[in-house]
Order: sequence, then structure tokens, then C-alpha cells
Amino acid sequence: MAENIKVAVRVRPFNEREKTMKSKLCLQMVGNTTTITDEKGGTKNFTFDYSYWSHEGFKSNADGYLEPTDSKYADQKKVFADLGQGVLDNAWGGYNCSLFAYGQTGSGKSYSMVGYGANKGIVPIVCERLFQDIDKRMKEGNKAEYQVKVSMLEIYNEQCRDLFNSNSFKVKGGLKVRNNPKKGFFVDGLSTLPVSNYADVERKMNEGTRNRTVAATQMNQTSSRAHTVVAINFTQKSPNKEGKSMTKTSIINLVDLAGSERANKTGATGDRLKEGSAINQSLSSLGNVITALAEAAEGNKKVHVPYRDSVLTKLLQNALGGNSKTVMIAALSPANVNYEETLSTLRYANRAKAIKTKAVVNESPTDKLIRELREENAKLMEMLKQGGGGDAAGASNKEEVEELKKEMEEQMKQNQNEMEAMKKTWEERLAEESKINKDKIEAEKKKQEQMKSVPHLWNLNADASLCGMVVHFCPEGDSKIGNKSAATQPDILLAGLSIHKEHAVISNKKEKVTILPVGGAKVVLNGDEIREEKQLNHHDRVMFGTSHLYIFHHPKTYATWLKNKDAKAQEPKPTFEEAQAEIAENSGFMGISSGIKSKSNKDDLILQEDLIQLLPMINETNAISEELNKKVGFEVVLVSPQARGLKEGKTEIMVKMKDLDNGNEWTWDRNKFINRKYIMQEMYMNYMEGDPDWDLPQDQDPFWEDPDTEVLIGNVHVYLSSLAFMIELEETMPITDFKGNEQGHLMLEVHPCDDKWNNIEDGYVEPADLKGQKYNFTININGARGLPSKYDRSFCTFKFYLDDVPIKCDECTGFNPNYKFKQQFTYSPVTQQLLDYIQKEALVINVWGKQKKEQNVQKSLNTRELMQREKTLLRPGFTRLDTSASKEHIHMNESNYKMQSEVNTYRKRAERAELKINKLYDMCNKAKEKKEKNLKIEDVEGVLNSNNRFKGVARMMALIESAKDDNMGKVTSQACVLQ
Ligand SMILES: Nc1ncnc2c1ncn2[C@@H]1O[C@H](COP(=O)(O)OP(=O)(O)OP(=O)(O)O)[C@@H](O)[C@H]1O
Repeated sequence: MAENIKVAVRVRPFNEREKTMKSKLCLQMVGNTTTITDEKGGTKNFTFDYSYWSHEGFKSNADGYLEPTDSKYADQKKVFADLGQGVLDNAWGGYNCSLFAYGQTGSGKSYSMVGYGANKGIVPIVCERLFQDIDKRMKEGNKAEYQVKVSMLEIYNEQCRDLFNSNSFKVKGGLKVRNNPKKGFFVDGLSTLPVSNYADVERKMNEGTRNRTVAATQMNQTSSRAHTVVAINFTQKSPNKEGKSMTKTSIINLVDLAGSERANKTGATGDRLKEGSAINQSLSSLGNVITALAEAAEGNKKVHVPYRDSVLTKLLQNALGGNSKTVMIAALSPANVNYEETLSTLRYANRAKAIKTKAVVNESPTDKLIRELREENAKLMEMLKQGGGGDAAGASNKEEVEELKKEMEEQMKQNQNEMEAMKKTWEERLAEESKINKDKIEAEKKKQEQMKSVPHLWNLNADASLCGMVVHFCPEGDSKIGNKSAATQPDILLAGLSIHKEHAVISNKKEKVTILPVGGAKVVLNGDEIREEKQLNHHDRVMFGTSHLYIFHHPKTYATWLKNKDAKAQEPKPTFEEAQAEIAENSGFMGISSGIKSKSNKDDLILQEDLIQLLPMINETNAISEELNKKVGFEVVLVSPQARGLKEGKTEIMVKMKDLDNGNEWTWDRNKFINRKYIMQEMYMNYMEGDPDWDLPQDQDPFWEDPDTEVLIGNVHVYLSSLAFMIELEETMPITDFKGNEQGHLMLEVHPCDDKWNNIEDGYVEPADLKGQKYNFTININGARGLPSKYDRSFCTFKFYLDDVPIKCDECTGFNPNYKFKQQFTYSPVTQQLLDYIQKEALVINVWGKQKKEQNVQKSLNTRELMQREKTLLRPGFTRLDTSASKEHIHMNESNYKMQSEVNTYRKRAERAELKINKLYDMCNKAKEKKEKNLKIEDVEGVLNSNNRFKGVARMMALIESAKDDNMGKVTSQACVLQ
């Protein structure tokens, strides 16, 4: 019978960073309903099968287990009881079951699925209970035979890797996903290992996680971008009523999905290169499959479910729309900073509720299964003999026939293997496996013992579940660190970016441990790159190259701590975020992070998170560039909206790519950079795998940018207030870049004009008098002076008032271009809104450049040499940029320009007023001389009181021309008031 997918959501506690930032809670849960609140207090409700409140209401017991202190709190036991127990019951019933965790990075997927320390998640408890139940039944004298096999798979960038077999990581393009008419999609060559107890499973999963950690570090991959699928294959063989052996098989798929990133963060980049290779394909395909299935469940029969679009959806086809009982758990972050992501997770989960699956008991006699496979093989053989079945399958050309043949052969091989596996007794397989396990168990025991007495390094990873997976010991004497091309095998073998043959030496002399980088190798200790020997202390952070980040553990210090600790204390350990923040701060970003912390508003929090996320990426792309000799360097820059030529918006982190050969620069937004980074990573992976085609043609090369791409040289902020007084503006204004540095000057004129578009030279009015009138003026951009010489062409754009589309002047060559640009504007009638705009806002003119195409003379230098020549890129990786100062600088510059422009307007108004008063005096004097006495004081007053003083001045002048002697004094004094 079809039944709906069970959907649960779970909210975690605030993490340390959110606490420091005093984050606000945006989620509430009452019963099964989850309510999310936006910044303005607006709420949205969602109802699920379960809404788990794990945000607060708990305490840590002696062994670190988080237990409830109030009834609302959902601990691991509760979540298991609701979700895990069902999975287990279904497995016993012979149903396939699937459990998958969805949510943004760091929201708690691994916590629910796998768990940490004493807080075991669903996966280990399911395994543990399964074996407990088997033991119990065996003890009760049950005649059945039970087999449990596990496999662990990772999908990264649409490639499958067997986490139990690190050799599979070397298979180019990953393991193949094939389709079997009976089984559906499966991963060819994936090891499914027999296990006989829970300790076996635990050990295997640890091994898988360790393999994953090493590979991710070497390849500089972000593990939260990978999907992990643990499959437990549970078979029960028991005699049926007729005494025949029947098998009931259940596959339990436990899927920890890649982090679902913020929509606006991974959204379209506008880049010429398509979305970062295939990195997100599986997750977005999963979204499409869920939507399609939900539509189908609502009665739309025509809907096509795009399972084949990605590896993940192929493998989850049964879990989502077929023979499986399925549970989805959506992990939620409680912090308002993550409002958008959390809302999108809730919507995703809400859609999934509609999906229906139809699980059936997988029951079949073993002999029947073997017979079927044998028959299928015979059929395939027959088809092969007849020429590959080409005609039958409609394959028309030779290549297709060959392809089909290959597929058939592989299918036969697969069938054969399966038959062998089935024939082999369970005991045989277990014996084989336990032989392999024995050595591993011994090695693991030795390692655990060693960890108590020998100083060592343990790894840190962005993914909390991968921390501590890799351990390197530093025994008495010297331990050499290097890569595999070292003359003698290093004691600590590292691979990957920026790791030198001989990278560093760690010396342990009577428990005093020191570290010394070799040559120019990069070793960062507690955030600072070191060049000489330094002592290592307990919990020091050490980074080799650009991605191998470790914590140093000194057993002696730890033993002292253990002795003095109070009963419940857990040793506080440095986190990945802290280590990254420290590196960021020591790289000159202190200003940003402290500035951001002090404000602690939502935008600043996001900015800081982005920064900590981007810095290691910058490091990595610089290292990849160096390794692939791409001759470009990357640098993080903080750009205010004003500096981007926008009137409002958020300060953003951007990335500058610099061509180290010729100094050309491009500024990329965050999305574009991350997108490019994934393509760079893929390129590097191909290079490492020895693919001769690793280097991409220019138009697909993520390191290449067309010099014809326009680059924002800088902006000019023009304050137009004088225009509101009908006074012209003639200025040479500085062009400032996003750091607030001058990049040249722009020569600009704004002229009020008469109806024939002649400039009004001596206009002067009060702004209020312009209201309701017709107003003509021109904006002229005459040219620029002193632009940086790397731009050989430039042009300007600007939007005036309500313009949607920017006005663009023609492109000119040279660093002193003469744009000779003139644009006429007519407003009739002038509105208060226009007057406000002119008086209060700045017109932003963006100056764009196109960079010279020719390369310069540095061809002989490689990327590393070029990077070292670069002052700003002295250390490949982090670049020193006092961005907080530049932010301040931009701000100061902007207010300076504004003040200067106001002063100029006042000065001009005073000049104009003086000019007019002088003119009045002149006229009065002339009138006095003529002794004309027909000017009436009422006439002057009437004019002065009229709203339209502009016209008034003209009339009054005419009146004064004919003024009478005795009225003269009053007339002139009134005229002065007017001015
Ligand atoms: N329910 C919870 N109670 C207590 N702590 C939790 C809970 N859920 C998550 N955490 C903590 O939050 C942190 C992040 O959780 P977790 O590693 O599970 O996230 P994730 O979504 O799996 O992240 P990633 O995508 O990077 O793998 C961990 O330190 C974890 O211990």
C-alpha cells in the first residue's frame, strides 16, 4: 500500500559563534507545528510528522550525553524511538527503508544521523539494535540465518567513491552507476562487506570516514558538498512451511546529504562559465525529483520524474518513489541570520510530505534467485553470439553495438559475482573479512594506546564529523613531513596543494616538541606563518600548505589537565572556525572581524561568516594557480555599496583576480568566485589524476578572463545641489576605487539652459521657485585625466533620477580620454521629488575600463615567482589588506566630497547674490541720477511677496529702472532682503 514519506524537522542549539553574536531565535515549535518568524515579526507555520525541539531544555551528563531538563526537548533517544525504531522494524519485516537528512551546512544533519561522542545518532543505534535483536533471537533458538553487510559511498561532484576502498578514489570519473532491470540503479564495484557485530560496523564506518577525510584534504574538497550513503544490507534466511529456504532482504539506506547552501549564495552568477561544474547537480536534481513526485502524488499523471538527472537521484530512486519506507529529517539552524535558508529547508520538507512510496516485502527463495540470474546470463550470451543484440535493441551503428556488447558483458560479470556471493557460505565470507579485520583491530588498539603517551597532531575540518579522523604521531626524535616525491619516505606523508617534498620537521626531545619549516614551505602556527623553529604547545593550531590543518596534542599537558579537572568537565578544544578566524585576523582582516563583531547585526554577521568561509578558498585558489602555473593571484576585498556605484545595499565581500603577468585585474562577486573555484578544483583533480586534457581551452578556463570584460575603475559622486539654485557646476572630480584610492579625475559640467539650450550663465533662484516650472539642463562629461595606464579604453555610465537603464558615454582610448559627452534633460513641471533628489542625493558616475591585451615581459617567471614579486601577494594565500581602514577611507572621502560640494554651492550662491545686489545698486544709482520718481513702494512689495521670486527679480529690476528718489532707500533695502 502506498504511504507517505515521514517528514521530521529538528532545530539545534545556538553554536558558539551564534552565541557570541547574540543571535536571535527565529523558530518556535508547538506540537508538530514549526513556526518561523522573520525580522519584522511575520510568521509562517509548517506542520510535519514530527517537529523536534532540540534548541534548549537540556543538560550535559557526566559522559557528555545531552539529556532533557524539560519535556519539550528532543534528545537522541527520542529521535531514535520515533524514527530509528521504525526503520529497524521495517528491516525485520523485509522492507527496504531509507532515511535521509537534509539541511544547510552545520545545521545538524550529521548530529541526527551519526551523532557525536555519547550522543549517538540514528545510524549507529540502528546498527547496534539490529545486532542486539539478532543475538536475542539466536539465543531464543530461532533457526533462521542472518547476514548483515554494509557499504559506504560518497557522491562528490557526480562521482561515486567507495569509502571502504581508497583505491576507488583513483578511478577516473569515479565508480560507474549501472541499471539492472531487477535491482534498479546500483554502483558497480562498490564493496559490501559482511559484518558480524556492531563493533565491526563502527570500525568500518570510522575507516570510511577517515578515507573520506584524507581524500577531501588532499584534493582540497569541501566535504559538506559531498553526499554520504551508508547502506545496510540485511538478509534473513529461514525455512518456510515447505522446508524450502526463503530469504527476506532489506536494504537500509542512510543518506547524509550535502549542505543545502543559501539560495542567494549559490544562485546565478552571471558568469560566462556555467554553474560550478556538477557540484550541486545532485542536490538540485533531488529538489526536482521531490517536486515532480509531489505533483504526481497530487494526481498529475503526466509528470515526468527526472531520476536520471543525477547520480544521487538514480541511487535514491527506490527510496523516493519506489519500494521503500522512507523518512526525511530536515535539520534547522535556530539563528535569525539563517532565516532564508531555514525557510527554504522548511519548504523543501513541506513538499516532501506529499510523496508516496510503495514498499513490498523482498522475499524470495535463494535458489530461485540464482536460477533467474543464470537464465539471464544465458539469454545475454545468446544475444552476444547474435552480434551484440544490436538489431534487437535498435542500435544502428557499429559503435552502439560495441557499447551494448560491453554493457552485456559487464552485466554478466555482475550476475556471476552475485551468484558466487550467494553460493559462498556466510561463514566463509565472515572468516575472510575477520582475517582482514584482525590486523586493523590490532593497529587501532596500538594507536589508541599511543595517543595516551605520544605527542601527536589530530586533524581539523570544516565538517565537525571529520575532525580527529587523522592522527600523526611525533615520537622521540625527528619526524619528517613531506610528500611522496621526497628522497626518503617522510614519517608523516601529506599530499595535495602546496605540500613540498620536504616540508617541515617536528623534533621531540624529551617531550619538548618543536617544528621547523623546510625551505620556503608554508607552515602556519596559530595563525602566523613561521620561518624558523618554534615550540609546539598543547592545542596549538598548525597548518601545512593550504589545507592540512591540525591541532597539536601534548599528553603531558593533557594529563595535568585531567588531574585537575572537575568531575564533569570536558576538555575544551579549538574549533575549525576559531583556527580559520585566527588565520584571517593575522592576515590583516582583524579590522573587519572586530568591526563586524561590535555591530553584530544580521548583515555584518553574514559578512563575517562569508569572510571566514572565503579566506581558505582564496588560499586554495592561489595554491591551485601556483600548482597549475596559471599566473593569476586572488585577493579578498570588502566593497561598500557606494563603492560599487550603488546608492544603497549591503557591504559585500568580493574577490579580485589579478593577472600577475600584466597587472590586469577583475573583481568578481562572491558567487562567481565560488563557482569558478569549483571548476578550478575539478581542473586540479584532473591534473592530479594525470588526465592529459586537464587544461581547458581559454573560453572554458576558470582562471581566464577576457581583457575585453569591462572593469569598474572607480566612481565619481557628484552632488547636484547647485542645480537646484539654477547655478551651473564645473568640476574636476576624483575617481575613487572600492578601496577609496584615487584612480584619476573626471571633468564634468552641469549647465542650466534656456529653451534654446543655451547655457544660463548667471541664473539664480530659490529651489522652491523651480517647482512647477519647466527646467532644462545638460550634463557634460568632458573627459578623464590620469587613469591607470593598464586601461587602454574607458567609458562612463550613470543613472539620473528615475532612470532604469544607465546612460552610457562612448568608449575612448588613452589614459586622458576626451569623452565629449553631453546629455540634455528637460523636466516639466519640476516636482518636489525631483528637487529632493537634486538637493540630497549624489549622482554616481561609474568609470569603466578595458585592460590592455598584450602580455608583458614577465613570461619567463612562473606563478610562484610572480606572486613573490607582488607586494600585495607576498604570501601565496592571504593577502594583507586593511579593509576596515579602506572602508573608513571611502566613508571619509564621500563625506568630504559632499561637504566640499555644499561649500561650493554656498560660495556660488553668495557670489551670485553679490553680483545681483551690485547690479541692483547700479540700477538704483542710475535711477537716482535720472531722478525718476514714478516707482511705487507697493509695487516692490507685491513683487517680493509673490511666490515666483525668480520672475520677481526681473520685474523689480525693471521697476527700479524707473524708481523715484524718495522711495529709493526702502526699495534697495527690500531688494537686499530678497537676496
Ligand atoms: N540537536 C543538537 N543538539 C546539540 N548539538 C547539536 C545538535 N545538532 C547539531 N549540533 C551541533 O552542531 C554542530 C553542527 O552539526 P552537524 O555537524 O551535525 O551539522 P551538519 O549539518 O552535518 O554539517 P555539515 O553539512 O558540515 O556536515 C555540531 O557541533 C553538532 O554537535
